[in-house]
Amino acid sequence: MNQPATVAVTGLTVRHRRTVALDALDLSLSPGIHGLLGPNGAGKTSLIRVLATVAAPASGRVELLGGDVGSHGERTAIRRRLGYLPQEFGCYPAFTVREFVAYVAWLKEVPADRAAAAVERAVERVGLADRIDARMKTLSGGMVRRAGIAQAIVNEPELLLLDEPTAGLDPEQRVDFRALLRELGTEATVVVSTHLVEDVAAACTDVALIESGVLAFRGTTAELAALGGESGDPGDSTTNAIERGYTAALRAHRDRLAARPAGQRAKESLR
Ligand SMILES: Nc1ncnc2c1ncn2[C@@H]1O[C@H](COP(=O)(O)OP(=O)(O)OP(=O)(O)O)[C@@H](O)[C@H]1O
Repeated sequence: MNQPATVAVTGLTVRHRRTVALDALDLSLSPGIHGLLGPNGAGKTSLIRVLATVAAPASGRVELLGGDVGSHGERTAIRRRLGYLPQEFGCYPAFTVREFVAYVAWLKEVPADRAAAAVERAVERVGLADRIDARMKTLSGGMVRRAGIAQAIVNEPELLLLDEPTAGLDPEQRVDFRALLRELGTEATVVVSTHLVEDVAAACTDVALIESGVLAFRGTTAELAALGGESGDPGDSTTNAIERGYTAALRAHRDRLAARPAGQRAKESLR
């Protein structure tokens, strides 16, 4: 608490042609693990892509690690200090895992004398050490995802952005990955977009819930769970409680929108 914000987003609007993916979003994050939740099409990937500096916003200000993403020089310096796992990523299929992760280490300007050890450590942390010299094209989908996580952490980023990191992982790998997340989140600011409430329950310190490009809820996982009320079942799990809270927060947000004057809604639909 009271740590300086490593992500400060104000009035962030992102458009894809006529679709408003993010609508004047304000969000501030400090070190810890932040779960980004929301229904399909809510704007999670659009937000992560702007934070990763791969997409430019239509308007708004984005400050990351104390630098302004709108400034070319600061953006280059910020990129060395962030890690990003996109929802889908391309790689040379003939590269080995080692070569793929080393290539990203080079892009991130990890010093040459430290790069080889950094690659081995990142690959080991995602449980792929025994496949480090296997070609990417021979890996299963879950293993490719883990190689993707390895490339995202190879430079020991201060800001780590993970878009659906657990998609395609088997249950054992998800458990291991959440333990890795908790470890990474002790020092870095980690943003995890996920559909799995179990990921949030097991690893996240707080939650940002996005719906139709605006923030519907922001708070701790316990605060989100409390919105769902008691189930009356003594064996109720934290995951169930958070799922109920998620649903309650979305409904409350939609009710608030519906209660606004018709004129205001009409103006917003034209934006
Ligand atoms: N390249 C694009 N062209 C047109 N519209 C897009 C594009 N990318 C996203 N959108 C639209 O922008 C909105 C936000 O999409 P985004 O991918 O950010 O949502 P999301 O929360 O990540 O969804 P999901 O959970 O399904 O991955 C949606 O209405 C989507 O249809």
